[in-house]
Amino acid sequence: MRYIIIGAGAIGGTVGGRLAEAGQEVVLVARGAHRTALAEDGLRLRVPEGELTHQLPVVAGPDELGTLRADDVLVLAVKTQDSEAALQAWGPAPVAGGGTAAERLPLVCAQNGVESPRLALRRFRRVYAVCVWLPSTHREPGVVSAAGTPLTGILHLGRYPHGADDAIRSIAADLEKAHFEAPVVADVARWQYAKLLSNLGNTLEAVSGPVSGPSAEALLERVRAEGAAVLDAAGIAYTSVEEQRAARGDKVTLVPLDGVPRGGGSSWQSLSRGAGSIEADYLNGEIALLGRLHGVPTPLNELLQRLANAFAQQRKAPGSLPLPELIRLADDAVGALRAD
Ligand SMILES: NC(=O)C1=CN([C@@H]2O[C@H](COP(=O)(O)OP(=O)(O)OC[C@H]3O[C@@H](n4cnc5c(N)ncnc54)[C@H](OP(=O)(O)O)[C@@H]3O)[C@@H](O)[C@H]2O)C=CC1
Ligand SMILES: CC(C)(CO)C(=O)C(=O)O
Repeated sequence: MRYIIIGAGAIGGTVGGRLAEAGQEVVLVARGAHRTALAEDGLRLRVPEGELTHQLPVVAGPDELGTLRADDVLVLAVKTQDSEAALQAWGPAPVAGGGTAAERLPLVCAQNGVESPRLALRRFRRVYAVCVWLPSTHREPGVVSAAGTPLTGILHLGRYPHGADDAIRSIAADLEKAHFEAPVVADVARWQYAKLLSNLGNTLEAVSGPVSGPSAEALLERVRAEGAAVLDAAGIAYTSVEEQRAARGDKVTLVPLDGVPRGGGSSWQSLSRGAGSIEADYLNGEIALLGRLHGVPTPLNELLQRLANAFAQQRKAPGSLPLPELIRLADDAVGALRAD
């Protein structure tokens, strides 16, 4: 199989680099300065063993590859707000022997949130989803780091919306040879919704900095409780904290790379790169959407969604809203709801 990694950033760069290291054929899809750096100097993947450089083919889109191969696997690893454009670009690509990528190739969504596989299923026939437990970082062109050890990450994966087949079992087998644990599950959405709850803190960290200390932890707890209430009201199943802990154990422990601790999570990284957009509409915004559909108020998630979007659009520095100010805004949002 040949893996085409659409969005070779933190997740895509790590998965692509590790698969290449394990002997798989990999093509990276990237744009802008990152694409130039990958083409000129290779992918510099920093992992606990050191910096590994992978000189891999890099393209901006399907036209540069010509006809795709029947054994190609598309791995979608862009932020969710970029999924639709990527799906539009890659879906119509012709495949050897006839038909298009959307008709013939497996598309694996290696992303947070729950929206991308739904978007993909509008266009692609064979969609797979991944619950991505893989802390990684991409802050400068050409460089990606993944500080997890002894495993780089744990990737629960399955056919979307449910089930499993030989294609995903083959992909999982390749990942298992590449520093990942890759359990194939028939209910991948259950893992993704649980991860969604944990990712509700991404925006909190992005706007106010690391979630540490009792005040930040208490706020995060309230944000997640809103999320859980919404999922419960919607009748959506999600894996318990205990089940996740049992699956993950200490298998992905972060170590400082070059003596430097990891910065923040993926949304924090969007702000720190001044990307101009952030995934909040598909993390806290997913909870706001479900809350509106099922009659559950979600003032805290709405607040974080709004603040994170404003931070991204105005290119504000991550962590620059003091925590006491955020807590005041949160209390006001809840108070305004009660007064309604
Ligand atoms: N980072 C992490 O630790 C984790 C991330 N995740 C999830 O994984 C997904 C990917 O996140 P992450 O890897 O952090 O994101 P990154 O921003 O690091 O990587 C995405 C890359 O895709 C590029 N891109 C976007 N659209 C296109 C396109 N049409 N063509 C080519 N390149 C494109 C982006 O370019 P540009 O910078 O120009 O936008 C960027 O380089 C998200 O859903 C995230 O929530 C899950 C677990 C952990
Ligand atoms: C790895 C984790 C949980 C936190 O960094 C994440 O999912 C993210 O950064 O989006």
